[in-house]
Amino acid sequence: MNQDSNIYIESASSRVALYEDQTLCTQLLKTITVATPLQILPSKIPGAGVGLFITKNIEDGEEIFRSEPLVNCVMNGMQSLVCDYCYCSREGVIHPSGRFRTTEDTMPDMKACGGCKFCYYCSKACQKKAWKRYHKYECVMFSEAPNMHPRTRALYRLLNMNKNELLSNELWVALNGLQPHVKEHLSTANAELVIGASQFARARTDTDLSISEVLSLYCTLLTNSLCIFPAEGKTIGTSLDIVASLMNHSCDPNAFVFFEGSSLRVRSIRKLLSGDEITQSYTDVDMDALIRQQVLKSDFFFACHCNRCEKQIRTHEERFPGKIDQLERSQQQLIQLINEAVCLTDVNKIEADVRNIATQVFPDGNWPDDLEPLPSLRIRLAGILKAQGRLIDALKQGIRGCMLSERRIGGTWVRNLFDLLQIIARVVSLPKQTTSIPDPDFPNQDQMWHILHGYLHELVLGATKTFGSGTGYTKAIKGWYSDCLRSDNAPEPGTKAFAKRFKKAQSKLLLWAGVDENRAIVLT
Ligand SMILES: C[S@@+](CC[C@H](N)C(=O)[O-])C[C@H]1O[C@@H](n2cnc3c(N)ncnc32)[C@H](O)[C@@H]1O
Repeated sequence: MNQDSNIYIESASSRVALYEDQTLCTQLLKTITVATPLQILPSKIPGAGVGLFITKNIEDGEEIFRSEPLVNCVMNGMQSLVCDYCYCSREGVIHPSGRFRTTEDTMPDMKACGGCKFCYYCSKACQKKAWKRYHKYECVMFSEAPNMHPRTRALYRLLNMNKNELLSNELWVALNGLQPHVKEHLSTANAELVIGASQFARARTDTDLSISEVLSLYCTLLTNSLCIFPAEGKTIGTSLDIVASLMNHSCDPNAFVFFEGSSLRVRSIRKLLSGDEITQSYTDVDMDALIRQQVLKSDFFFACHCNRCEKQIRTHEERFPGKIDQLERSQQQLIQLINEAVCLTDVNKIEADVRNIATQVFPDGNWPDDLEPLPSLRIRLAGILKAQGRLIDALKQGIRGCMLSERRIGGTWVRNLFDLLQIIARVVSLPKQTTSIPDPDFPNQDQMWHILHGYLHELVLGATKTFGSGTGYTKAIKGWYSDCLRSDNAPEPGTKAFAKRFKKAQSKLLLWAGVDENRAIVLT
């Protein structure tokens, strides 16, 4: 750390915890749409600072609040696909009327801003609103440096909004009350980049703020930004929402955040009691504790001591004594394989790589089927195989990945089940002679229909609970389910006759895929 860094750290360390000013907290909570009154108080998690609390009991699957974030920015590489105002996407699979898009639907036609040629809009109306709210101040700056990271663009947007008095005093004070972790950011390998980007943004926006203030704001963005993750998946941008930033992390969270267009939604994924702290997950909740801990430490500067982490790490120590460090390194290598798998098409090569990595921990080369990141890798492989038209292989990988992942709750579970169902739906519609591949262990076509109906029934319930019945994604899934039921005369989920047939069909499928019966989906 150089001398400059120390000056920035000293001037940034005078932060007053938001809960100290309850008048400001009340003002801040008025900026969101709440289903249940909330409170900003000291967190119950040791060392976590400020937290967000609920003041009434709520059920699992209820909305907690929704908000229009202070700033949203589209991901790099997606500008021409996503409207920089309403966040509709040219690649979005949901039609505005709440059904899946078909090939006949016309997609929103994104047009670039004539000035910067960097931000795109789906309509003149969106372009006008964006221009008035923020784009007229930043257009030239973006045209001169088009490859800025979205969080750096967010910094420009906020500095310009502040300079042009578009942010209320309350919001500005609250924004500056968030945890920036300046010292920690300046202790990482990125310190020079963080300082450089702040100095450059200060000069370009010609703000009155000091360099320490700009740096602190940038660090606040780095620590508090959320991914813009629509219900149907795939991150399209980055966002800063002050109230959502106050939700601390748990690896077993009680709330789930997603986006519908540009607006942020928070829903409960468990029952919450009045006085409970609302928690979200900052990492991929499906990942193993060792990986989650790495991300939390490097990006958010804390060690998680939640029950799930403590239990998983204890189990690893018992199951793989003396091998924890190697296990962590091998998990990292597997994650790299998952990230690269998008552009790899040779599935046999990927499987050989998995065996090689596995031998570092497991001499027989067999990575346990239920140990992450193998289930996640299988889900990724299933997608690649599906795209190659190898549906039966895709189904085997998809079943093993989905059924052996640990959690059956929240957005990732719903999306994984959705992807699996897309494969099952294509297998079901294969001509009979193709599906009845000469494999007596594979369920027959009628049985595949039962599985499709049963899993779709669960998907409808999961999507309704996680995303709410009003979102386009849930409506589209419900529509798919009713179309599917209409096209088949078999008994429907909810009847005893169906439950019996479904159970038998699913057992056969799991046996064929090599998945233990105790991982079967039990119909609700
Ligand atoms: C997005 S902010 C959350 C609001 C924050 N508590 C505050 O006081 O402004 C993220 C930071 O909160 C703290 N934090 C969140 N969850 C935590 C946890 N489970 N344990 C310890 N610290 C946590 C960490 O300092 C983290 O970098």
